[in-house]
Amino acid sequence: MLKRLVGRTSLISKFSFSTNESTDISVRDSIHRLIDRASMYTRIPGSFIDGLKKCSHVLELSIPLKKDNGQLAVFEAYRAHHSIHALPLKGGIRFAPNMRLADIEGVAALMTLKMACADIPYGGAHGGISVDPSSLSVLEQERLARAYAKELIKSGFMGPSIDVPGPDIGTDGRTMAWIMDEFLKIAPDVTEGLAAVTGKPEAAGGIAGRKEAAGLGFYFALKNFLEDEELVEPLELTKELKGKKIIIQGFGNVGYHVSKFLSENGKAKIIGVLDQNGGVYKATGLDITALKTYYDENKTLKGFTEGKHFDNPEDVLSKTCDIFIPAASENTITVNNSHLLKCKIVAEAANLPLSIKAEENLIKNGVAILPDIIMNSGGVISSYFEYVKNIGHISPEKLTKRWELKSNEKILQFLARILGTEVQNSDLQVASDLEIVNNALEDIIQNSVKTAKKTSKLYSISYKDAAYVNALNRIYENLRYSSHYAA
Ligand SMILES: NC(=O)C1=CN([C@@H]2O[C@H](COP(=O)(O)OP(=O)(O)OC[C@H]3O[C@@H](n4cnc5c(N)ncnc54)[C@H](OP(=O)(O)O)[C@@H]3O)[C@@H](O)[C@H]2O)C=CC1
Ligand SMILES: O=C(O)CCC(=O)C(=O)O
Repeated sequence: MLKRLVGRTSLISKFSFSTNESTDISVRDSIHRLIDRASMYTRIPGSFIDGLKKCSHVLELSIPLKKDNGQLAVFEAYRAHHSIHALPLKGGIRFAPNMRLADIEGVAALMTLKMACADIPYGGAHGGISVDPSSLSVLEQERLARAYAKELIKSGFMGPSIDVPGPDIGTDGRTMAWIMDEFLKIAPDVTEGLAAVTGKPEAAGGIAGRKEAAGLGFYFALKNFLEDEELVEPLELTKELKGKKIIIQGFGNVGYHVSKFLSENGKAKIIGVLDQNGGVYKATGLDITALKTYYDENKTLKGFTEGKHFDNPEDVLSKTCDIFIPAASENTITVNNSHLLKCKIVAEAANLPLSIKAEENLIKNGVAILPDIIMNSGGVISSYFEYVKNIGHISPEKLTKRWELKSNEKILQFLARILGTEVQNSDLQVASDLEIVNNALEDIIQNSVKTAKKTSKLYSISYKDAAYVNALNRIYENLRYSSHYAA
C-alpha cells in the first residue's frame, strides 16, 4: 500500500544546524554536518553540495501482514533513493523497530558517499520495515519481506538497473533470497533478475565471502590505518594489531565478523563485547568462537562463563582499551556516554555510530576516529562483486580457472626444464572465487585508506573529513557532466 512518493528535484537546501546537540539527533542532520565540514576542503559549488543533501525519491509504505494467528498487523516501511548520479542505487534493507525517515534518508546519503569513497559506480539508497523481527515467526517475516519487495517493485523502487538492496540490521541472506524470489516471480523475463538483490546465500546466486565481507574489510582497513606513523605515534601505540586491546559494541553480523578477523587474523585481544542488555569482559581476551556459539544459542551474552558479565553495558563500555569499535547502529555513542570511553581510537564499524557532538568531544580528548565509510565498506564492496557476477551469470573463478591452470602449467614446465626438475600437479593452484573476491576487497580498501591518508595530510584534516572530501570530489566529477546537474 503506497502512502507517499516524493520526487525531489530542487537543489536548494533549507538545511541549517544548531550548535547544541538535541537528544533526538537524526542521521540526516549528522550527515549534513559532515558534508558541510568536508566541503570546505573542496572547490565544489555550494548549490551542488546543497543538492547532495537531498534524497531524490522517498517511498513511504504501510504494509499489512496477516499474522499466523489470523490477526492483521500493519507495519510502516520505507525506501529512500539518495543520489541518482549513478545507477543502480544500492544500500541495505533493515528490519528494526522505530525506524524514522530522517535516519533512513541520512543512511541513504551515507551510502552514496561510501560507494564514492570506494569508487563503486552506484548511487546510495536505504530502507526497511519498522518492525522488531524477533516479534515475528519465520513465516511472518517471510510474508512481510515478500510484501515489502512487491511494493518496491510495483513502485519502480527495485530492480537490477534501478535499486539493488542488500542486507543490513535485522536482515540476512535468507531475507535477501525471499526478496529475490519475489522479484523473479513478478518479473521472470528480466534476464538479470538474480542481480535485483545482493547478500544472498551462495546457493541462491550469492557470492563467496559476502556474509563476512564487512568484517574482513574492516580488518584490512584497520591494519592499513595502523601503518600510519602520524596516527599511532601521537597515541603512543605500535603499528601492529597483535595484542591490541579491543572492545566491541554489537555482536550481530558485523560485530561478530569484525571480532573474528581481528582476533584470528590480527591476533588482537577482544577484551569486551556488549549488546543492548549488558556486556562480557575478559582482560586476557575473549574466545570469540565460543562466544558466538553461546550467543547464537541463547540470544544473549548473559550466562557466558568464560568472561565476567555486567548487566549494565556502560560497565564494559568504560573499560580501558586501545580501540573501541561501535558495530551496532547509528548514534549509539552520544554526549550521554562518550565521556565513558577510555580508548585511543574509535573505529566505526556501524554506520554513523557517533553523534556529531560525541565525535567532537572524543577528538578534543585526543581520540582518533576511523570513518565508517571506509571501515565498513567491505559489505557493499562485496555486494558489488555479487551484482557483477549476477549480471554476467558467471562467477569470477569459472571464467578463468582452466586458462589460469594451463598458463601456470606452462610456466612451471618452463622453469622445470631450466632447473632440471619434475613438475608436480599438486604445485598448480588457481584462485578460488573466495580468494579473488577477498583480494579485490583488500585492494579497494587499501586504496580508500591510502587516498584518505593522502588527503588528510594535504589539508591537515581528520581521516573522516578526508574520506568525505575524496567521496564528494568523486561524486562531483561524475555528476558535473550529467544533464541533471551540469554546472
Ligand atoms: N550487514 C551488513 O552487511 C552491513 C552493516 N553495516 C552496519 O553495521 C551495523 C550493524 O549491522 P549488522 O551487524 O548487520 O546488524 P545485526 O542486526 O546483525 O546486529 C546488530 C547487533 O547490534 C546489537 N545492538 C543493537 N543496539 C545496540 C546497542 N545500543 N548497544 C549494543 N548492541 C546493540 C544487536 O543486539 P540485539 O539483537 O539484541 O538488538 C545486534 O547484536 C549497522 O550500523 C549497519 O547499518 C555496515 C555495513 C554492512
Ligand atoms: O550490500 C548492501 O547493499 C548493503 C550494505 C550496507 O547495509 C551498508 O554498507 O551499510
